[in-house]
Amino acid sequence: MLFLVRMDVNIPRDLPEAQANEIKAREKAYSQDLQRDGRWKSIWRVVGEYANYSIFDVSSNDELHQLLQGLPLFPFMKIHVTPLATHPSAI
Ligand SMILES: O=C(O)C[C@H]1C=CC(=O)O1
Repeated sequence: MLFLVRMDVNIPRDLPEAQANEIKAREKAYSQDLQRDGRWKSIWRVVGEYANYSIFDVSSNDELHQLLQGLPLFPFMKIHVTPLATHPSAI
């Protein structure tokens, strides 16, 4: 099952920089592990925003929810999920 996911990140200004950097490093490793195993198919930066559009390929809504909830930046994200179906004109 394919999902388009938009993640908007908003790290509080008063979070110490070292703590923010540690969370971002864990986020990067978590994201790259999922990219390597094929479930996080692609990630794109939204120009000019601390946000991304990503494509996930997972077997259920529950699996996607588990993956998203495990993001180290999850507490600082607004996430919007769009389930994707095959377009009849796709070749
Ligand atoms: O930078 C972001 O868009 C947030 C997050 C998603 C993957 C990752 O490494 O960081």
